Amino acid sequence: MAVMGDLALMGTKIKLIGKLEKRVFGVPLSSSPRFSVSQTRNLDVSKSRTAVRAVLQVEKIQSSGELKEGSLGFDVVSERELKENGFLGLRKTKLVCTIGPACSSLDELEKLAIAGMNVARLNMCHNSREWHQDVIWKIKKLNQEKGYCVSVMIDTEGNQIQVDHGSSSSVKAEEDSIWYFTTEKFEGSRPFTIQANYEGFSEGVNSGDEIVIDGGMATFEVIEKVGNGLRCKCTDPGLLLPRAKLSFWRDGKLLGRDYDLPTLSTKDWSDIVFGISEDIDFIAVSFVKDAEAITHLRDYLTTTSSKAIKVLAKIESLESLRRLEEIVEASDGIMIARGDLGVEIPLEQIPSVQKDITYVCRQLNKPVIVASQLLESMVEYPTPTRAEVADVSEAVRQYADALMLSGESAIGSYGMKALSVLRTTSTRMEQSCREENRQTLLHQRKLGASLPDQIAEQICNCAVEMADNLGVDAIFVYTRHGKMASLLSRNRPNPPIFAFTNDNSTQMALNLQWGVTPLLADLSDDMEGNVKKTVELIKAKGMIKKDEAILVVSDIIPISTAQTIFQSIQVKNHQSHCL
Ligand SMILES: Nc1ncnc2c1ncn2[C@@H]1O[C@H](COP(=O)(O)OP(=O)(O)O)[C@@H](O)[C@H]1O
Ligand SMILES: C=C(OP(=O)(O)O)C(=O)O
Ligand SMILES: [K+]
Ligand SMILES: [Mg+2]
Repeated sequence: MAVMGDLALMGTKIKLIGKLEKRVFGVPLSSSPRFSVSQTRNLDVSKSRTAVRAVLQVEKIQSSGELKEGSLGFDVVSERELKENGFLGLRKTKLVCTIGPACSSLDELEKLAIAGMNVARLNMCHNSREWHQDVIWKIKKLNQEKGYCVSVMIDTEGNQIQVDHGSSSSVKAEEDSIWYFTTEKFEGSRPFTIQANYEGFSEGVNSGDEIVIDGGMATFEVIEKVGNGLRCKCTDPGLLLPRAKLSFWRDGKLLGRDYDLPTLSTKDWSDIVFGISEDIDFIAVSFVKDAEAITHLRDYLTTTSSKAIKVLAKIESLESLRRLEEIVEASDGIMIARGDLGVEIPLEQIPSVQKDITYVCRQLNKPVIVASQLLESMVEYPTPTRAEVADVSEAVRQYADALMLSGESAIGSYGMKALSVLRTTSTRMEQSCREENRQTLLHQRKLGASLPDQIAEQICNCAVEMADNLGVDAIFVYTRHGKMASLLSRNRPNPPIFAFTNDNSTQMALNLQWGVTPLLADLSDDMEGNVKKTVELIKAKGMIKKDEAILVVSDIIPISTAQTIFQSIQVKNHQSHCL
């Protein structure tokens, strides 16, 4: 039976249009064309009159402007996936690939884009400025000329303490062999000598302390201090790679060390200026110690870049863990950089730390990337280990927004295969989470400080609950800065979220958000017109089948009448007059 119903929620009009035989919150829809709030559960409708009045003005907004003819803003990969697999078949977890010599040709980059790369990461630790520029240009070319939608992230080198034995290959450290760690600068290599890149690396270190290389590749005991250098004995033999990282331990406990180095080095600032000029989308900041560096960079970007470049904080040190909440709060997103984290904290703590970080990110509504060694064995081998697949699956089960490949794509022989493992593994685990209804276990904290923010948040929470309960096929959201899209994503809905925006930087930023397909559209203040046009276009493209229903959420604040907010939730299917 076709129904039409209005539900007043905090003064916001929720329209239900179409044939709905399912139940909303246990109430059969077909029996009640008009719903009352008392029939709902978990809906916060007890807000002040101000809120109700503010949103009741909704209906007075007049039409103006139109969507651009024929353009839905779909990228070629999402369009193909949608046609092949339908709405529910769209992958929710986003994929980041580190670009290196193994995948930097136009052809290789296109293959990665086709295989589902959402964000390309450039690690500024390696290679030249020209090399990075060339890769960025190729990605922009693919986006512009071939219709892909791949965002670009630069990852700063950071001020990192490293040791190097001066040879380009790995060197073996034998048990009981004596080595000298020095800050002296010299070319090439000297036997049993390791150069540290920072004068103060041995400050506060005593004889008897342990030096652990790269999270356990080899271990040394400090015999004595010689100037700034350390004479050491190898106690656990192993391999020393070029540019190795080290941690100090005393009596079985990690020595937390706060080197007096700024988070962003002079080189990092010059890489950031380069990134801005190349119109990149994300800056991932290495070795973040506190919120200050992030806030400083964000302020700098506000004044120097016309584009809203997003700043991601990499959590990869003890200090960043101690100040996790303030760092997450200050940044636009987080990368759990397990590579260096595994050097800085005991390896066995990484799984629980990863769980804690993803939880905090969910609470504070910031996208989170799980990075490093997800499929490390695939740098050399064409199949992953079972343990690696389990690790990837766990990150997906934790609802991480994105997974990242490092050496697997940058230098590995099987980068494409590794990406395909991430894709199939995440799709499978997402399906299993939907079957388990795991998103109901997500705990969330209220974010909105102001009333309009709280309204947006409540609308998104309710919209997702409705979408899941009704079993709609997709959620459409119309958003300028991506806020509503991210609030919807935060609830990890079963259907995919199509985020229509007229801001290119919003589109590229949303590429990192779980379950969101960002679409560039020419939005007007006439929301009814926007919705009608989009639905008609998507239908004309054959993307909506007869029995599919869509939930529509909008939050476009008209520029001309800034006080009037248009916010609504609607459900549409083919029987409604709009389709
Ligand atoms: N732009 C690049 N040019 C050359 N090699 C790269 C590049 N980016 C990454 N790599 C290689 O891929 C490996 C894995 O990448 P990543 O995890 O980002 O760096 P790292 O190992 O330095 O932390 C690096 O060790 C390096 O050998
Ligand atoms: C992603 C990481 O950072 P980088 O590769 O720059 O060391 C990491 O340490 O895990
Ligand atoms: K880096
Ligand atoms: Mg790192």
